[in-house]
Amino acid sequence: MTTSTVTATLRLGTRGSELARTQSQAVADAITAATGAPVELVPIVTEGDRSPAAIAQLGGTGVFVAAIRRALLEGTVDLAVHSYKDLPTAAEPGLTIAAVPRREDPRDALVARDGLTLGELPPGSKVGTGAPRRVAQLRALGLGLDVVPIRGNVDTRMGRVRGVGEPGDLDAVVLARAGLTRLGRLGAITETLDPLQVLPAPAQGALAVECRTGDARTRELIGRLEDASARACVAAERSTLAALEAGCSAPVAAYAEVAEGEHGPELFLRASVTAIDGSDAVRGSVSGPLADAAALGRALADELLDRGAAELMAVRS
Ligand SMILES: NCc1[nH]cc(CCC(=O)O)c1CC(=O)O
Repeated sequence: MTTSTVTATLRLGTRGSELARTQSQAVADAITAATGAPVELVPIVTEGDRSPAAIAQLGGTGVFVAAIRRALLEGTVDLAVHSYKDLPTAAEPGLTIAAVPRREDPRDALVARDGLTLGELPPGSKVGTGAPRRVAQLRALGLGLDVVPIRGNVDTRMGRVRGVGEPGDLDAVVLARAGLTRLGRLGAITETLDPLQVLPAPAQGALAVECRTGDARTRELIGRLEDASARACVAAERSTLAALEAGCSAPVAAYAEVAEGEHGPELFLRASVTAIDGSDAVRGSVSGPLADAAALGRALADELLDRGAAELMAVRS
């Protein structure tokens, strides 16, 4: 007799980084708790893990996503958990995002020396961040901060803050609060940044749980983790990004929230495009029904394009 379909173990392919393993394990535990199905983590070593040069050459997190998707399509694993903001906006043929679980706080966070907030950092302070979106928005605040490009995992980046770790060559770094939450490092945060000042990246703080489109059993098991609000918010934010024809390396921010409107729950979507040198920005917002998430994102992108977003994205630092 074959293994019963109820108890067959699901194989979850994960990268080896601490953040990837932690969020994969959390989703594995949630699936088991909700369905009784056992889930085992299968480490996938990618070119990016072997050679940091490959990441730079092949483009950011794209290498990791590609390797994990190949394992899914080849059937080596049954599901994968991605940081949603790292996924390209184009769908992957043969694969489906079967669940968007409840989202972590999507805001950015400051980890600064001596407990300082952004406004308390003196002019000339060195603030590290890799994302062009953060670089542009930090420069646009006009605080005279010296924004320094940095790479590496969460611990490496935090370690560069004076008084927090070695080499301690920076006054502060800006990271996603969600990553710090998942790693149990919330205590290091000195300020959670107000979206009025630094608007988060599209889909930041959300996870995408992916499987083969034809794998009905896995889809159904994963589907138990679905959060309709998170799905709608991410759809609105990512459709803004797609309609701006911008990638994850563009200085584009988008953040949707669900708020109680006159006729029930409504999406409130904000987005911004900021010149990388911080010299100018366009910001806007729209609201409407959750069912119109993708259309709301496109409408906001069109408005920002009318107001000069393409020209701002073309500015070089
Ligand atoms: N590309 C980096 C990345 N991708 C996902 C997270 C964690 C937060 C999240 O899930 O959005 C991070 C780290 C960061 O931005 O500080």
